[in-house]
Amino acid sequence: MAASGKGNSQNGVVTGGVEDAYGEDRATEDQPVTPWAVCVASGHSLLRDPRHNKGLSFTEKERDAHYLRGLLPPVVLSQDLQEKRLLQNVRQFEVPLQRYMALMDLQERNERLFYKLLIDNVEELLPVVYTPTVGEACQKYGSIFRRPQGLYISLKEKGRILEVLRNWPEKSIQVIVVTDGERILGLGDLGCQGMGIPVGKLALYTALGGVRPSACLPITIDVGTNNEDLLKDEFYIGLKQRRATGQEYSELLDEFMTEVRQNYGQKVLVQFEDFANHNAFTLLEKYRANHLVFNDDIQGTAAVVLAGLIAALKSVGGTLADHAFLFFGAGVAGTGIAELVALEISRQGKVSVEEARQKIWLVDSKGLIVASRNETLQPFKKRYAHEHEPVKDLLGAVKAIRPTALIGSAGVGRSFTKEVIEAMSSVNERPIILALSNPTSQSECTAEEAYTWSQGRAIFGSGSPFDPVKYNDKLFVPAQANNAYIFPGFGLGVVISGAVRVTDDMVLAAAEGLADQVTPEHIDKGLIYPPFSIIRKISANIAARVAAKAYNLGLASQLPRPKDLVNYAESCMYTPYLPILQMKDNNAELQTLDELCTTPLEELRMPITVSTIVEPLCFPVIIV
Ligand SMILES: O=C([O-])CC(=O)C(=O)O
Ligand SMILES: [Mg+2]
Repeated sequence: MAASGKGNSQNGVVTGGVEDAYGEDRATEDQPVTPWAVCVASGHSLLRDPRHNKGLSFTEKERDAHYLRGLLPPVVLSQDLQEKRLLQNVRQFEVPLQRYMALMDLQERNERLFYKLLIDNVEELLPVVYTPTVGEACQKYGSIFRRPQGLYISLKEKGRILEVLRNWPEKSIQVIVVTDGERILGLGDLGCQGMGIPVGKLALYTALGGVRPSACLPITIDVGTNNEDLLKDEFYIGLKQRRATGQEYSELLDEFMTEVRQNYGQKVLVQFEDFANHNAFTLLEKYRANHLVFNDDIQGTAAVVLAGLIAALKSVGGTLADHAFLFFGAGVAGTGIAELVALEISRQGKVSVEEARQKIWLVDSKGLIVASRNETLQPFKKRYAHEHEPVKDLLGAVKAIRPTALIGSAGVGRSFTKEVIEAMSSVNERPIILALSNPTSQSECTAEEAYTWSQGRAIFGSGSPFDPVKYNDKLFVPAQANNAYIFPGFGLGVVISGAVRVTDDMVLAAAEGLADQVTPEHIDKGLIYPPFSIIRKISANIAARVAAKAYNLGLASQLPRPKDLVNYAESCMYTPYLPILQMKDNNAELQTLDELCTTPLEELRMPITVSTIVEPLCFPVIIV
């Protein structure tokens, strides 16, 4: 697809020349423009192509080269000015869902500008494209539907999944996020309308983790829904039937996994998202040995919480093994975290995982999980069924176990009552309270409740964001214990190392990589995570840790191993900024993007300072 030489056009397709359609022409006499370019659609279709459309920031030269003259008003705006205008527009909407729709429209119109806006304003816009607003968007997806996003694979496509995958325009996919919509956040079964989640997660893969957008593929598998409201909803976008289960379900999933590998090879990361408990564990266990799979709700959530606990203990004191942990909710998130904490305790203290599990207690809808309930427990709960008399509710469990940390992931809003938080505060100087359920409506308690009821002593984190809280004249900044800290960097680490499997050690490495970035200053302020404003730096560090582990385990296929993995990860990250190419030395031999990509670094006599042009490539180029 790359073309060399000066720009020319054939049949409405322009092949580059002195400037490429991805970038702005900033050439000066001493800064020559690039000698390579990429074929793109021209004219009207270029303006309708969100990946390459630059709207009013197409330069005069580009307007000539790409048949845009007259199709745009005369003004040429900088990308910064476009961003300023868009931000003003988004802020004018007071209803979060309208902000969400405005941002989705932008993504559909001018992808680079969407990512620039998101990256530059991550703390403000994360709650719009992600939890909590994305939850409401999924609930109303049918009525707000404008243009399809992602790929839909329904029971109707059984036996034809390869054909569906081939219909997707991008061929070099690196990350797939897939859901079957059965447990969307803490909102339950939203069927096909769960599509908002893979779309949102992948937007974060790009904005927070730097995986290029064209390498990301959101997928929803529609096997029906048991949500009566949706089945009756005239605007519902999915199959109007009850969920397929058993063999029919597993055959469809098997076909999906097989065809993904057939179409994209074995190095595409498949992230399972928001599957119901019963399928989430089974699918992860079934595919992890032979496919590159990651379950965000089990492994991503576990890593972010473990990192938060490690950081919190820096102010509480002691090691993980010195404390007891109580989980409210024994589903995928709760038991996923419990297992990772147990693994870390066993690694730190050189004890068995079984012994480490003794520090961990779970409460489900029937009360504390104890040995006498063994007969009726699902296998993943049995490991935590310790000897103890029965305790029927959460408050009783807090009083009996006296845990240092209380971790909620049951999707039951307001279940951390005043009594529960007071009980935590009476046994701890600094109780650790993590209200992980999403979106905000399902949060176990609010930040204000946690701080007020603990008299300002709680170390609090929540899955969905809360504003800072003033209590007794002191400002408390709640942590957002959300897997968004982990999965973008984790995925980037997998991609840059060419890892072929995901192991628990890689997940542990991600958790440690995040915990290591919590500084003493953060701890002093009561923060257990660094701020999202530096998330790309955080992701690069996590990616480096994950990649290093993959190399050490012999699971990385991208050879040779780069010397400085953090630098390398950073250099591979997609950036939406329009490029300012600074060629220090004109390298006449390099004519095309393909040649640039295949030229060994040491031979690259043309250092460039931005990675923007890397976007269309299927593998990273180090930017010097
Ligand atoms: O999406 C989020 O905010 C976190 C998550 O994975 C979930 O709640 O299922
Ligand atoms: Mg999830």
